[in-house]
Amino acid sequence: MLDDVDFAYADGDKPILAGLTMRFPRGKVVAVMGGSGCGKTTVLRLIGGQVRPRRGQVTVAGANIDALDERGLYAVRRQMGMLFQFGALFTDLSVFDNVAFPLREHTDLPESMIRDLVLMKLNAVGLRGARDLMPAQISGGMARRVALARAIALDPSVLMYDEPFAGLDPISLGLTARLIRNLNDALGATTIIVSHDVQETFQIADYVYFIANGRIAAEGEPEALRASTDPFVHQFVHAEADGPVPFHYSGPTLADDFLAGGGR
Ligand SMILES: Nc1ncnc2c1ncn2[C@@H]1O[C@H](COP(=O)(O)OP(=O)(O)OP(=O)(O)O)[C@@H](O)[C@H]1O
Repeated sequence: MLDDVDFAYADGDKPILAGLTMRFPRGKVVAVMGGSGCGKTTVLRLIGGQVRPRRGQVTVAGANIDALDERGLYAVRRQMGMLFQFGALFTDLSVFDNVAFPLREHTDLPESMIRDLVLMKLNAVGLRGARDLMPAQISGGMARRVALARAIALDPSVLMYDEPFAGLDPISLGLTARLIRNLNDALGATTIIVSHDVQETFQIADYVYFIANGRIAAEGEPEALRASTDPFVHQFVHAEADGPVPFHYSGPTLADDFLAGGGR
């Protein structure tokens, strides 16, 4: 969870996240949504301990991430499965070896057991039969599923997905969403999804946080947010081009730019 967290990338900068409090209960799928650059990925980096809060606390399974030494952080990270933006696979490794990678890296299990675990994970995403293919031989949707299998290889208790739906065709999109939900429930894990895909995310999330201007702009269960009359939530949920979040990056007015005939 995040407790009253402030964060900025550089000292002296205005915080990009300010007074953020978020809970990610066990067994739940929680979504972090908001416009481009609002700090969604940064929330994942705070939880993973890649960056540290300027103020406030980040705790994972009771451990204060900020107070951990390198070994402690390593142990907590081992409990986390992450799928980064576009979930890149190692292109020179087969599907099998991609999923085996974290097992070989983090455990001393014998190859026979690694084989069984990899095939179980690939089976869970429907790709047991694709084990010998190389990433270049599979579709984008399949690659995403392999990345999912790799993210769950170590049976993590926290699963984090950064834009898991980006760039997928509609069928792969629905399939990936359902898989994320099913894998969470099968593992009894906590899932955190960073996304701006309202339709897919709302279908599988138990709870949603909207971030804007470094703060929680709205939060709640998908149904409640869908019905919300809050202008910000309404704009986001109904994908309106303009509203409290402006379409135009702030700058000179149209009149100033075109009528005054000034320079750039
Ligand atoms: N390593 C970094 N150093 C400095 N600034 C950064 C760094 N990473 C991100 N930022 C800035 O911090 C802000 C939040 O970035 P973040 O990646 O968390 O946003 P996001 O909501 O995930 O965006 P998107 O949906 O576009 O990926 C952005 O303005 C970004 O430019």
